[in-house]
Order: sequence, then structure tokens, then C-alpha cells
Amino acid sequence: MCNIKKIWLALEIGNSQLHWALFNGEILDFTWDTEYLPESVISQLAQCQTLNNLLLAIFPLHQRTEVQREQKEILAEAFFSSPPLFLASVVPSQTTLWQTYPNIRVITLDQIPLRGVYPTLGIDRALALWGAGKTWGFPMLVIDAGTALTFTGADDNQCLVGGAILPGLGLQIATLGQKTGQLPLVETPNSASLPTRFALNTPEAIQSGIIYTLIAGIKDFIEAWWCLFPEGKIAIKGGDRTLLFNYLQTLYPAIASHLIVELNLTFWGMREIAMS
Ligand SMILES: Nc1ncnc2c1ncn2[C@@H]1O[C@H](COP(=O)(O)OP(=O)(O)OP(=O)(O)O)[C@@H](O)[C@H]1O
Ligand SMILES: CC(C)(CO)[C@@H](O)C(=O)NCCC(=O)O
Ligand SMILES: [K+]
Repeated sequence: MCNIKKIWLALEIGNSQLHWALFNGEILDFTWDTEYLPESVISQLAQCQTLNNLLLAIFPLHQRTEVQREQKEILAEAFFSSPPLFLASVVPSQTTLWQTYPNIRVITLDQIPLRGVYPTLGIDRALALWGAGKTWGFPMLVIDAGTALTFTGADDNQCLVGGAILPGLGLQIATLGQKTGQLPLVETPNSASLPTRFALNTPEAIQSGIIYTLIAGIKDFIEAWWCLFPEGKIAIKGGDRTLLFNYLQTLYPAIASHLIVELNLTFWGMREIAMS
């Protein structure tokens, strides 16, 4: 039986969507993504009298049967105060909207015991690195294949080594389509089969250019990481993790076999902070 007092929500505000997790103490019950929520919905959350109502307000319509099925035990129970909502955001305007939630706990960089951080380091990068390192050990390099693609590493002393930021897969494709006179907006590739390297049409030429340089770049960063830390671990997360992992597996299977693919790294980091 689930103890309602231990329920808390984790919300990661990314650059393209919201990432949610429902925790029961240390246990991650389930996760889901939504679009950014309208201010009117956010301000109504304070009035929700039960967890059922709260989850229904923040859960996308088409997934509601799933939340109801998974949470039927919890749903039956009433509660009279809003569960804690731990928030990690890289979008300041969105952070502001959520300040109205009664039991909000905004996670800031100074709460993460990672050493040697610089003041403007993204909270998502710090949390994912902390979560990965605490789960699988340090040295750890996290590759986040999200809106932006980032590399973020820490050494055996849990001290930030540093990293890199570049436009993610979707952004690379979108900017070529938007900032040029005659390049089309191509589909984000969704199959594991590699594009033709030397392409003879425009969409395939775009896909080839972006995919092969992205994979070569990721390989290069991984090799540079292993030069620094031959036993260093590597984890990959983010919306494009599976696609990029599959390409890596085809092109560089030896490298891919060392990668930890884990969507929920940031939530593991948030759990470390929430439970401490
Ligand atoms: N439902 C979706 N909505 C948006 N992007 C998606 C979706 N599913 C897969 N993607 C892919 O995931 C990438 C975005 O990743 P992710 O959702 O991790 O980014 P994010 O919300 O900006 O989070 P972060 O800021 O942590 O990177 C895009 O490049 C896109 O191709
Ligand atoms: C790089 C992103 C956009 C990745 O989500 C985010 O972590 C961020 O806004 N970071 C701030 C800059 C930095 O990390 O150095
Ligand atoms: K910006």
C-alpha cells in the first residue's frame, strides 16, 4: 500500500518540453512528458484536493487511462496539502510561472555537491551528472542528446572536469531549414538505418551531413574522455538518445557497448537532492 505522505513530484523544465516523474519516497513510480502548461492550469494546481485531480491536471489527455491504471491505489486516497514539487529548470521564464505552486522546491546549483562548478552551468547538466555518478560511479561523462546536445564530465573526486554544448539533432535540422533560402525542413530520421553518406538529393545530403558529423563528434569526445580517464564511465540521455545510440552501435560497436543508455538521469539526480 502506498503511503501518500511520501509522494513527491519531480519536474524538469527543458527547452522543448516538461519532463515529469512521480516518486514514492525513493521509488520512481513513473515518468511522462508534457508540453509547457498554461499559466491558468498551473495556478489551479494549488486548489487540487486529491492527487488524482492534480495528476489529471498535469497529464496529457491521451495518456490519462495509463495514469489511472498505474495509480489506482494512490488515486483512491485524498490528501489535503499539495505534494512537494521539486523543480529543475533551464528556462527562467517557466521557473517564474511555477513559483505559485504552494509546495515548490526549486533546485539550485549550490544544492548539488558536485565540486568545481561554474555559476552558469545548467542545472540539468549538473543533476544528470550527479545522478549518473551517484548511480554508476565516477569518473562519469554524461551525454545529453536533447534540444541542445551537451557533454558534461566529472572526475573521481566528483569535481567537474567540464564539457561542451552544441545544437542537438532537431535544432541542427530546423536551423538549416529556417535560416537558408532553399533548403527544406527535413524529417528527423527515426530509423536506425544510416543515411547514404555521399547523397545525391537534398534531404539525404542534409541527413548525411548532420548524422555523420554528429556521430563522429560524439565518438571524438568519448575518445578524448577515455584519454583523460581510461576507466571513465559514459551515460547518454535525452530525447534523441536511442537514435544516436543505434547509429553509434552500427558505426562504432566497441564504443557503443560501453555506453549506459538511461532516460532518467536527471531524476536520479533530483532524488539525491530530495532525499538528502
Ligand atoms: N515528443 C517530443 N517532443 C520534443 N522532442 C522530442 C520528442 N520526442 C523526441 N524528441 C527529440 O528529443 C529532442 C529533445 O530532447 P529532450 O526532450 O530531451 O529535450 P528538452 O526538453 O529540451 O530537454 P533538455 O533541455 O533536457 O535537453 C529533440 O531533438 C527531438 O528530436
Ligand atoms: C545547455 C542547456 C541548454 C542544455 O539543456 C542547459 O544546460 C543550459 O542552459 N546551460 C547553461 C549553460 C551551461 O551549462 O554552461
Ligand atoms: K536563450
